[in-house]
Amino acid sequence: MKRTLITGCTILTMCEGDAPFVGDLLIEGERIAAIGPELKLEQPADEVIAGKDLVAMPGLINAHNHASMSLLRAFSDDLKLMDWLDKKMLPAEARMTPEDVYWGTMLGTAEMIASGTTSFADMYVHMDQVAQAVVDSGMRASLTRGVVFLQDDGGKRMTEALHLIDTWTGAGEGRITTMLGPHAPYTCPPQPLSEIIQIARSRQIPLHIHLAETREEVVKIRERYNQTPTEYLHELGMFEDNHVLLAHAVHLDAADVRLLSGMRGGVAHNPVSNLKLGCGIAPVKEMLEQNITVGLGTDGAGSATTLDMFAEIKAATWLQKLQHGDPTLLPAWQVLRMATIESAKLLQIEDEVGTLEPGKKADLILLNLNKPHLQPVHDLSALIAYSATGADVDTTIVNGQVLMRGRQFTRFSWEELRREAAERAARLVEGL
Ligand SMILES: N[C@@H](CCSC[C@H]1O[C@@H](n2cnc3c(=O)[nH]cnc32)[C@H](O)[C@@H]1O)C(=O)O
Ligand SMILES: [Zn+2]
Repeated sequence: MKRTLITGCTILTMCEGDAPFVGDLLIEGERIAAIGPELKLEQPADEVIAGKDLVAMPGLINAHNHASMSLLRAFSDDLKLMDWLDKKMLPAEARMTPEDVYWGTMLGTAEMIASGTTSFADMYVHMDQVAQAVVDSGMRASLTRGVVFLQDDGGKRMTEALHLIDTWTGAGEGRITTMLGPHAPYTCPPQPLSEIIQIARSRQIPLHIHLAETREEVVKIRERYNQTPTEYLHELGMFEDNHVLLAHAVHLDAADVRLLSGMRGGVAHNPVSNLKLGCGIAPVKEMLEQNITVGLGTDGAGSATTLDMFAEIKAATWLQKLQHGDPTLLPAWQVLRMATIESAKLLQIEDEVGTLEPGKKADLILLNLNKPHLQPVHDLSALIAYSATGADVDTTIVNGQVLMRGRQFTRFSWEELRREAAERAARLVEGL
């Protein structure tokens, strides 16, 4: 079993009540074996990483993504969500081959690894290729085939959704988990949606769905069912005992928030995407007051443009401070928890990752503080939340494997990936 020792780094465990301290961290195989001020090893480690100037913290967890949409980054911006989706994304996606999705996902994982994300939740199509890219990239992910019911009964999509779950759960040394993904209230009518909820319940499969992202969605669901999007899902029984990952949850009124109180799972807040699409500000303060778990995600690069979770961290805290005129809201420590252990709860991997603790899987990042914007160090959490960016990540480790070291990828050739992504992306958007 390979043993890696990181010496003399500042360790931010993100465990409740832990202050940062200078110490060593030992990885044995997939797991963190020990953390302490000065570890005494009986056998020398196979690899030693000198931790001077580095901060070890849990890898960030992106709780809502469409990684392959990285091929559509900065292709369609400054549009309303429904126009963006119907006129730009869906036509481009209709051209995507399975191989395009593989390379798009690889591009997304490369960006995530380079900006300190170690796990992500993804909803997309051609999921065999997404899963293969996750295996190849070395990341951890919770995958779901997005199921929409457009002019058909969605049967083929459901078959693919269940195929993903049956084929890939536990693959990649256990790095892959799966969910069922009815896409959104406005793309899933009551009959098939309640069937999906039943399947999820009887097979104990978690659900991943977009909820109340835009005002237009609220109007649409009101016209169709005379309900809010949250009421619509609630009445179909989605929150009775399924674990549910809700993406966005922007347009929730006080009654909607109360309906979600006590739910299993929680909300992936995507503030950068919501800001950029002018969707609104999710009621994060209110959801937290109702003890709803709130994690952070980016959404796809097709809308958010960036998968850098450090941008989400800033946007999440700034928005709540602004919305309520209260700078004490979502302090640095709390928003860093949202990007790590709270997101882990949404992916149901909180027992394995999300904090640095002996026995947990070694999913961690090393931030380089030897930079003007990261000196001096007073409050480390505040420094990271308010000044660090993804480019400050020096090293990314997932499941004990080093995926990036000194900002160099270890698992794939960036030149090849860049070439594939550029050629495929150009073909997808031609004439659109
Ligand atoms: N379009 C697929 C099924 C859905 S997969 C996930 C879908 O979510 C879409 N998507 C990405 N970001 C968002 C968002 O912010 N809101 C709603 N949908 C989104 C994305 O374009 C993709 O089509 C099919 O025909 O089978
Ligand atoms: Zn989305």
